[in-house]
Amino acid sequence: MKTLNIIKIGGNVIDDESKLNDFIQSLASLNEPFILVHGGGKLATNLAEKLNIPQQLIEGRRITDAETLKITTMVYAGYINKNIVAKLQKHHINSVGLSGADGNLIPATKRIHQEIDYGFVGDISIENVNSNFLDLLLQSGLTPVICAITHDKQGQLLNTNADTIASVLASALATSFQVKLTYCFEKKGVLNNSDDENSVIKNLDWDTFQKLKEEGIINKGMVPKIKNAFDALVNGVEEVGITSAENITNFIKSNHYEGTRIN
Ligand SMILES: Nc1ncnc2c1ncn2[C@@H]1O[C@H](COP(=O)(O)OP(=O)(O)O)[C@@H](O)[C@H]1O
Ligand SMILES: CC(=O)N[C@@H](CCC(=O)OP(=O)(O)O)C(=O)O
Repeated sequence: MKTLNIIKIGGNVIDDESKLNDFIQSLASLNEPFILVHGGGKLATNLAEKLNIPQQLIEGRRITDAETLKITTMVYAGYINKNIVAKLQKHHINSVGLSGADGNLIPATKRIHQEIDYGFVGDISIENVNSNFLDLLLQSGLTPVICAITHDKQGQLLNTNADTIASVLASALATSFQVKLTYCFEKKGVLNNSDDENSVIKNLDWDTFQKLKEEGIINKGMVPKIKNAFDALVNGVEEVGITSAENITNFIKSNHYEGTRIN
């Protein structure tokens, strides 16, 4: 089976023009096929707050009312997606920007929760991903760039956590590729001590994750990110890791990596 990288880039890096440029340049030097999934939560929050639309996130998941859905769609499927595609084109990577509605790539169902009304948030499943469409794009030499917007096939757009999209796409493609899933963000990896940038945990297993979560050492958006990472591993993804955007090439290509491998 051929190797395929699924790479996720988070909102804190996307929001930093110089870090984003460096990251895209690293992808260009990878010389391996990849799919890029991106977030952009930070920019969406900043814009919504400028427009006096207060934002609420519960365990890294945004409560998405109708106004917030408009903003997240404009920010993720519009500005960020097209900006990333343009930057990749600069480096001769012929990429195509997609939401989950395009090509019916990621059908979703609106989240129903007993206590919390998440609004227009979509839950997704491995079986519903249109992996044939992704396969077709990859075979044509195109690099898919996928944002965090999905749809319910009834005309309704939905907002879905980008870490979950990366995990579910990686799992859906694991039957036809040897998939390597890498989450990139602004820190060097999962840290054992939030004050020490160099306290990166090299290998993280499920029991250690539970312990560090209970101790509060792993918190906020890192909790759903790691859960998504373990889900991918259980669903047949070959390698799953979390590293800094700066270090992506080294993490994918070398055994002397800096970052966290999930195992
Ligand atoms: N133990 C930890 N190690 C590293 N980051 C952590 C840890 N616990 C919590 N975090 C937080 O998790 C954040 C990453 O999650 P999130 O904001 O959802 O990332 P992204 O938007 O890049 O997907 C980091 O910015 C950091 O503040
Ligand atoms: C439902 C939900 O939480 N959607 C996320 C999608 C964007 C995202 O995941 O962005 P980062 O990767 O930058 O955090 C949100 O709106 O924040």
